[in-house]
Amino acid sequence: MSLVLSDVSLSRGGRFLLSGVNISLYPGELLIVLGPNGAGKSTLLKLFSGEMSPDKGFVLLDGIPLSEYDSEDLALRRSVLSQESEIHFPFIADEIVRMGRSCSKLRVPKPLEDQITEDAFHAVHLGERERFQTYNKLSGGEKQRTQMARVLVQDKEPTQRESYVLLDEPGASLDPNRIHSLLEKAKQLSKEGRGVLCILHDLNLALRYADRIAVLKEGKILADGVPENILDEDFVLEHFRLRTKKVPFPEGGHYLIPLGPAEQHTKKEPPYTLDAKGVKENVHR
Ligand SMILES: Nc1ncnc2c1ncn2[C@@H]1O[C@H](COP(=O)(O)OP(=O)(O)OP(=O)(O)O)[C@@H](O)[C@H]1O
Repeated sequence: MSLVLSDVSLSRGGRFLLSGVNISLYPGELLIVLGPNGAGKSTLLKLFSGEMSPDKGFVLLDGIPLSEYDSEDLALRRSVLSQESEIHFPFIADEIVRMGRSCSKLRVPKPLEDQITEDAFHAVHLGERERFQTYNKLSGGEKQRTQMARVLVQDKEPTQRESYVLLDEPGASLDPNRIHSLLEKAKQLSKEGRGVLCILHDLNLALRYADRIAVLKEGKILADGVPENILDEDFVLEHFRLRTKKVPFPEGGHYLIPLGPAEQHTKKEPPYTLDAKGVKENVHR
């Protein structure tokens, strides 16, 4: 049982956005996807969710191509928090959250529906004021937590088989307290048996919460495995162009203190001069 991208490639405008990607998301794990801007992380998530289809390769849910599921069945199996969450109509936050249950197979009696909605607002620490506010009048962080509540209500189906939660930068507008709270929720969802994929930029949050990380660069999977084994000073310098200092975390593992962009530090005079013909002459001989 898993959600799988098998040898997937996707191009747009003659350019590969993803190339030869093999990656699986398993029930019970929190997989954090990292990578520089434009690496292909959102594209990867859109393939996992079925919003985009690969040009080559397969996206499989329990071994069956995602394209063979109808939208209602798919809604029972995976919920998605996208990067773009602008709404062009004056819905209130409560209505946005209930949209997570618009699939007819999720219909339950009204009192239960109300309880599920209330629990979801409670889980993301939004009160009555935000719940009954026009969505577009909420702050960026409140909107993001409303979207997370929508994901939570969609995932509440008693007879559900393994389900998957796909989160694209859910902490982009959140303060430090809220982002930890959200990742604790994501971790809890995984411990309850869901496969959770979360795109982040913060390497330390990945070190703190991920069961597994995947690092994407230029449309390819660069690394896939245990965070502590992958994210060290050299890897981060080479692939994120960031200087860091590794420090042990009291509860085990390590953190990386960011020191600054690589360019500022490593841009030295080259250890050679050019002779009249443009040939390198090593100055350190
Ligand atoms: N529909 C599209 N048509 C053409 N190019 C696209 C399309 N969607 C994405 N891209 C390009 O594909 C690349 C990967 O985009 P993607 O949004 O997946 O990156 P990302 O890793 O999520 O980036 P970020 O960290 O900045 O959010 C980018 O260069 C982007 O401009």
